[in-house]
Amino acid sequence: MIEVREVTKRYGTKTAVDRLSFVARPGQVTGFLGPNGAGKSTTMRMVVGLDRPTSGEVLVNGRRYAEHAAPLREIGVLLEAKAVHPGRTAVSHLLGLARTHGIPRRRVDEVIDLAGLGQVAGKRVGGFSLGMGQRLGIAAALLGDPSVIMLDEPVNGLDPEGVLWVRNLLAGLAAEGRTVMLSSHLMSETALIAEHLVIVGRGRLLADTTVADLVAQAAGGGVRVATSHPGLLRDLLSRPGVTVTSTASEELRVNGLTSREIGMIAAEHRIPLYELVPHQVSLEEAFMDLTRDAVEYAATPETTRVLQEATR
Ligand SMILES: Nc1ncnc2c1ncn2[C@@H]1O[C@H](COP(=O)(O)OP(=O)(O)OP(=O)(O)O)[C@@H](O)[C@H]1O
Repeated sequence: MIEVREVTKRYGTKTAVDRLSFVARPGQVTGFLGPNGAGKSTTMRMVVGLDRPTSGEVLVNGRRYAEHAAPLREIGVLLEAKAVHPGRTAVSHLLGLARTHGIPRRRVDEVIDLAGLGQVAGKRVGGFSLGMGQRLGIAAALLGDPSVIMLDEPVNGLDPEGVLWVRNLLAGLAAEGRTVMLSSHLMSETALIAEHLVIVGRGRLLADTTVADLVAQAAGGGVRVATSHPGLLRDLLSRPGVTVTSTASEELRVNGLTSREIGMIAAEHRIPLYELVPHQVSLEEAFMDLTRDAVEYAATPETTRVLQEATR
């Protein structure tokens, strides 16, 4: 379990993390999401003691990282692309790590298998693709057979097959009862992997939710109805808790009723409908809505226009 309790981190006058609290629990995959500069890497560094909170505390399995006798057995991490000597082979890199942490050779073979690196274990890391490099980083994170796994942007730059591989691996680790947390700035990719979502912007917690809840919320965008009798239908649908707005001459947007309910009312009064479409907001849009005010370097409408002109 990872517990972040009222954590603030300041660098001079810059507040990178601002009274942030959340818990990543065992048995599930937590997606730690936010736009660039939201404070994700800073938070993850504090989890493993690479940075100290200005205030608040971060606990791994109930203790601060430094208080664990064998931290590698508690938490395995993949932080930004680690410097691995390009001349070393994957197996020699992992053996080196294992040796310095008293981990047996047998475990190196196991993680090579787990990470699907069998074919390239004897190859030099310098020639690895991005995906292979990520697999090696994940293999290293798993070496100590930790109960908590924390990965910074593990799917960054991976192809769909690579994303699927990470997803299956992490789902399997969570199913074994481990705590799994990964960071990303991409909602759609994260929604495929994580069930619990912690969304941050400018160092602050914006949402602590689940993919299922966010999807339900995103689907609550009303129903678009096209009919020959918009005025009549509008009167029939109007009631407390329901809003009906006219969006075009024969079109209404209805909030507070399902497509089924609208269809039944229209049928009872023999009103023809041409369209009856639940308005879906994509997860990506829901994420953008949440984080809109928290994006550090958001393009202004003017810069967007200039960029569009330039790429035309
Ligand atoms: N050592 C540091 N000194 C000063 N400012 C820092 C330092 N580390 C991070 N910051 C600032 O803190 C904020 C949060 O940065 P952080 O790297 O944690 O964000 P992030 O969510 O991981 O972003 P990204 O997705 O771009 O990696 C940023 O504004 C960053 O510039």
